[in-house]
Amino acid sequence: MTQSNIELNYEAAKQQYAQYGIDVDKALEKLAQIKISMHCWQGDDVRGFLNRDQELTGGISVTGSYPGAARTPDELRADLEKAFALIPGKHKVNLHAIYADTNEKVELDQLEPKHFQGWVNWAKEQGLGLDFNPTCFSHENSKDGFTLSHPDPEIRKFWIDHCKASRKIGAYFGEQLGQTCVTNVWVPDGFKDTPVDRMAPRKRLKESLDEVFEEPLNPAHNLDAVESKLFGLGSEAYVVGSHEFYMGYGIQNNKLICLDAGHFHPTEVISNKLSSLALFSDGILLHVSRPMRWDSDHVVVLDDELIDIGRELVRHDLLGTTHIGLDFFDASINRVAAWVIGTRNTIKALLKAMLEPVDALKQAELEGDYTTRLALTEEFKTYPFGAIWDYYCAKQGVPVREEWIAQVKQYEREVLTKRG
Ligand SMILES: C[C@H](O)[C@H](O)[C@@H](O)C(=O)CO
Ligand SMILES: [Mn+2]
Repeated sequence: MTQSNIELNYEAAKQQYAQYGIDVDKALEKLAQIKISMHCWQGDDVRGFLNRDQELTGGISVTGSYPGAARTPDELRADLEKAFALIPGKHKVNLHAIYADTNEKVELDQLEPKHFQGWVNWAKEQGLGLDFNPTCFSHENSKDGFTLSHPDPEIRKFWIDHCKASRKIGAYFGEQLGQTCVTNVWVPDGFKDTPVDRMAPRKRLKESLDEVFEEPLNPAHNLDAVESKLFGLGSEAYVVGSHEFYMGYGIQNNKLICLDAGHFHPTEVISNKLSSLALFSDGILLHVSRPMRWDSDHVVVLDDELIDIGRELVRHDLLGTTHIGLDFFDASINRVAAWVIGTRNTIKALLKAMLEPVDALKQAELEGDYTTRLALTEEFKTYPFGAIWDYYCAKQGVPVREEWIAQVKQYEREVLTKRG
């Protein structure tokens, strides 16, 4: 597409949206302010750099053997840079503790900000923010499926100390980068088969979290989040940190509640939870993912649920208080492409939502004119959203439409396939 075609299409499309009072230029300005937290673990199938001999545990799984997974912090950063060059806007990177950039042999409970200095320096150079996660899996101390709710106080203490250390690392990121870091605690704890005592592990998890969060940290530097789950591989019958558990814990203790799109019953959607949660909390963390029959963590596509997540965030003005993170891992396709597809789609969903005639739709609903509500919603599905998206990409200096694929293929030939 030539620049002049992109501009001509844009101007024509803009007129159509203007008929409904939609200011497209303003929408694009707003879109450019939104940061998506791109998860580092798509780049190497959740292996990390500490304990690389450990298998992936915690009831999550990555399938596929596409060549080119990053093996070092430098390789992962190069891959992230490639992906960011193909995604409009300035964003964040979400790190897990196992991605420490250090030659030291350091245990998880002994991690310090210095072990992530390489990431901080790079994020500064690139103008990116960082988010963080303690890694409570793929470790000897989690091999029987329990961490913060473990019956053994010694093992519990190890994980409590790891989570405390993680919050300090998060606060360091926030202070160094001048952008709040969200440190998200997810633990895999649960039983494969029906437990007798559902209460005791939850009580232990609650007490452990109280210890983890004991030290107040500057909220401008670090915000804590907690992530629930319905089931995992090996925890099919019972997960200690269920949705109800963390709804209670988060609201009572002023923690962000993380909604992962793959962590609920298969027909349950997180888009329908945002308006409720927003009424009772100061903020929300999202793990945008795509469950396929289970918590399969497929790359997010522009499907109905992603569009609905965008709509809920835009319609209820939740963009200022919602932290949008991604969480998928697919090793069956080019990993850089996976980031680009999922992140571009998430931004597209937000833009699409900003270009809807929300006032007219709300008015129709208020008047009980559900015919107009449905008709207008459907007609807007074929409004020229693509022309606005193309213009946005061009304006942000990233490839328009599928032009990015050739760049990823070239990177694959020149860099990824050369990795052993
Ligand atoms: C690697 C992540 O922390 C992990 O995916 C977690 O967020 C999750 O969703 C587990 O199912
Ligand atoms: Mn998640």
